[in-house]
Amino acid sequence: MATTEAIIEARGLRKEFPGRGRGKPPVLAVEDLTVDIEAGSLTAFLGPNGAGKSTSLRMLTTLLAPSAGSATVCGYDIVTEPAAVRARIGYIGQKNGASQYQRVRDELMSQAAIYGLRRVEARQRVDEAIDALELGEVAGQQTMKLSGGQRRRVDIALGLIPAPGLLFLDEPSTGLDPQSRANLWEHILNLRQRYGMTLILTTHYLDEADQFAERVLVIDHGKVIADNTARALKTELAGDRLTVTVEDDSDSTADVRAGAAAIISRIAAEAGATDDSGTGTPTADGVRYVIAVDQGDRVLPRLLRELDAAGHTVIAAELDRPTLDDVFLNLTGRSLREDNRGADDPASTNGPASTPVTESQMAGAQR
Ligand SMILES: Nc1ncnc2c1ncn2[C@@H]1O[C@H](COP(=O)(O)OP(=O)(O)OP(=O)(O)O)[C@@H](O)[C@H]1O
Repeated sequence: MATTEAIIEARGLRKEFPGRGRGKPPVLAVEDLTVDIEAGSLTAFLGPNGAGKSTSLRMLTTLLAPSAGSATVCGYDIVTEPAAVRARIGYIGQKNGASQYQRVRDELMSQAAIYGLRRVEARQRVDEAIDALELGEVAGQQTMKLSGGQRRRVDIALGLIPAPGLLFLDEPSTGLDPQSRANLWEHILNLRQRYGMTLILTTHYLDEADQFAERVLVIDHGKVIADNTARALKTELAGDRLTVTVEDDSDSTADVRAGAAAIISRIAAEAGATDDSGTGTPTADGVRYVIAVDQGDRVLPRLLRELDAAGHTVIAAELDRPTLDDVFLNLTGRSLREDNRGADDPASTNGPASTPVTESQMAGAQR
C-alpha cells in the first residue's frame, strides 16, 4: 500500500536467527517485510505467536540488525543511521526493564534525565504524560504496587517522555483483563488525538485490531499475508454470511424448495456470491440456505422481499458479519484463536510490563 507521506518505508526486511541449540536449523523469523506506513496512522501488526511481529518491530526500531533488506524510519536508514532513528521514535517493548521500586513520577523523571532534558522541561513533560495517561492518583506510588493496566500506562508514559512522533508498542495489552484493555485503548487513542502521533503496535487480539486500527497487517510465518483496513479485509477476504430459513409449508416440498432455491441462487449470484448458494439444508420446520455475499445488509432485505412476493414464508433470517478470524482462516486454513490458545498466561494477569528502551540499552541489544 503506497502512500505519499510515508514515515516508514521497509523493503524486503528479513531476519534469520541461528538455531537455538546444537544442530538446530536457523529460524526465519521475518521473511520479507515490505511496507510503507503513513505518518499519523494507527497500524496493527496482527498475527499468532511466533509470526514475526516483535522481530519486525525490533528491526524497525533498530534493536535488531536485519539479515537482509532495508528500511527508513522518519527518513533515516535503520542500519546506517540508527541514532537518528532512535532520536525520533518511542518503543514500548514486551520485556520489563523498569525499576519496580521507583515511584511513578521519579521513574518518569529518570527517563527524562536519560534523554537529557533540563529540569523544567522534564517536569513539564512528566506532568503532561501523567495527565495524558491519567496517572495522577498513582504518581507517588511504587511501580510494583500498581495493577497490570496501570503499569502498562506507566510504560506508555515513559515512551512519551522523549515526545516521539512515532511510537511502537509491542503487545501493549497482552495479559490484561478486558476492562483494563479497554481502558488502555482509550488512552492510546487519546494520545493519538492529542499529539497526532503515528502508532504502530502488535497484537494477537483480533478484536483490538478490528476495532481500533486503521490498517491491519496480517502476519504469518514471517510474511505479511494481508494488508488493508479491517473492513476491507473482511469484505474482500471473508464476506458476510446470510442464513435464511424458509418454511416447508407445502405438500410438495420439492416444489417449494426448488422455487425458494432458485430465487436465493439468483440473488446470491447477482450479489457476487460464488459458492453453491442454491443448496438448502432441511431443518425441523423448513429449509435453511446459507449464502456468502458482500454487503449482506443490502442483500438481505431484497432476498426477503422476493421470497415473500413468491409466496414463501421466511421463518428466520440472520446476517453474520465476518471477523478478522474468518479472514485469517480463509488465508491460512487456521484459526488465529486456536493458534493463540494458551498464549496468555492467566497466572500473569498483570501482563508483561515493559519500558522504553534507552539508547544504551538499544546499543547493547543490537545483533
Ligand atoms: N533471539 C532469537 N533467537 C532465535 N529465535 C528467535 C529469537 N527471537 C525470536 N525468535 C523466533 O522467531 C520467530 C518469530 O518471533 P517473534 O517474537 O517475532 O514473533 P511474534 O509474532 O512477535 O510472537 P509473540 O506474539 O509470541 O510475541 C519465532 O519462531 C521465535 O521463536
